[in-house]
Amino acid sequence: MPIMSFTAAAFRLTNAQRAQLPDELISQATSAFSRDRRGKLGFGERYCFTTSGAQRFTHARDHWTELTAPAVVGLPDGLAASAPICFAAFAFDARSSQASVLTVPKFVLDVSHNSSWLHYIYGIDETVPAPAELFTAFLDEVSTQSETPGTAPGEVDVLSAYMSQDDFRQAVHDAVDMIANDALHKVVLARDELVHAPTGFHLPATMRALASDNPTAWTYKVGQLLGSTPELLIARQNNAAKARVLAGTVDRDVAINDHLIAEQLSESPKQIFEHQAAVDSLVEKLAPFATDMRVSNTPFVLTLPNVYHLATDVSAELTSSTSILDLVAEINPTAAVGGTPRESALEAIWQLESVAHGMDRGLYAGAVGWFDSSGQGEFGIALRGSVIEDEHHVRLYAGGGIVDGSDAEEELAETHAKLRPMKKALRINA
Ligand SMILES: C=C(O[C@@H]1C=C(C(=O)O)C=C[C@H]1O)C(=O)O
Repeated sequence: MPIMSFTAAAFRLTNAQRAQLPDELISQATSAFSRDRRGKLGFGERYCFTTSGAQRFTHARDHWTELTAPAVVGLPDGLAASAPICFAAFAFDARSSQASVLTVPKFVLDVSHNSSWLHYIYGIDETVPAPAELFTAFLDEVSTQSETPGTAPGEVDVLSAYMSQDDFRQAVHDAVDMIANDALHKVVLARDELVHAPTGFHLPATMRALASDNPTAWTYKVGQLLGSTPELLIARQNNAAKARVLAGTVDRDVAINDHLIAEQLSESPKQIFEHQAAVDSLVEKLAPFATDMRVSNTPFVLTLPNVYHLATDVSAELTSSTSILDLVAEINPTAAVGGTPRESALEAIWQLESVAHGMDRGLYAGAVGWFDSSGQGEFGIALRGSVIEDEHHVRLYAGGGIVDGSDAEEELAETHAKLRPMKKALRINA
């Protein structure tokens, strides 16, 4: 695609326009980052680019700066200049052979609790239509994405994995040995499953199910990556930053009463250690950008449909010059998905998953979300998700934190529990 410059304009939808929107619009969105029906949905694609390597965040930021132009004056009545928006999914590891994906939609529907704004992203040479015409063009764009009738996948086979369940058990043993030898304190190991549906998967229905089954999570779609993550890596709105750190997990099928939840999660020294490592890793990286930071003293228990997690919400006031991409570049990956010390954990993950079994995490456990040209944005950790490899093949990923004394069988069971929401949304009986 030729390099072009974008800008954006937006208007607030009237109640009559809102009433014309199809239900469950997320199923037709090209890109999404949304929770409980609020958030951003992108439609169509104005531009896309990829980047990779250790400089992937700075490359993205610099290219985005080249692409975006100052707002145009003299817009038609009813339109306000706005900041162009880009959806992005960044690879977990700088060494990944899989590219980070950035996509600029034509339209972004921004839904908050009391209003919906439609942003139109356009080339600076283009003449911008009036709001009513833009709304019609938007409905056309939505209908071109409209659902093709699809069937439930019916029989689905788990075909293969780079990292089999036995490989995962072995990797956990190896990691526990490394921890016992003091090479590191915590490392998060993951595995994959490639699932195959002979009749194909129904992606609009999958997005719809992800969003409605997981209202406390952020449902995301960028390129071929989709899922519903309960973990907010970092969000920036004006000068305020927010994050939700999760680490420490029990399966709801196992912890069936308050006593078991306390014993196996909120009062378990192992889970608390694992959780604290993740919180500390965020706080340490965020501190240089923050003038004020608030971290709750004790973690709370977050209840999801499949698991309970230990959770800590963090908020901070930021120095004004820090863009969301600068924050993501520093913070990703936290010890919730990497480990401590960070570099030793990343090396262990690379050796135990990628070198030993060819499982490059790619976008899994990386940062997924959106940012705009004013440095605002929201990024989740790409968990509880999958990558569409083609119409018939989807690869799912899940992992868990390994610390001193972790048990391979329990860790494997945890990955099964974490895979459940994505499998349910894909209508896989597992
Ligand atoms: C690694 C995953 O989840 C992460 C690991 C957790 C844990 O080890 O307890 C909990 C939440 C996430 O931070 C995953 O879902 O794949």
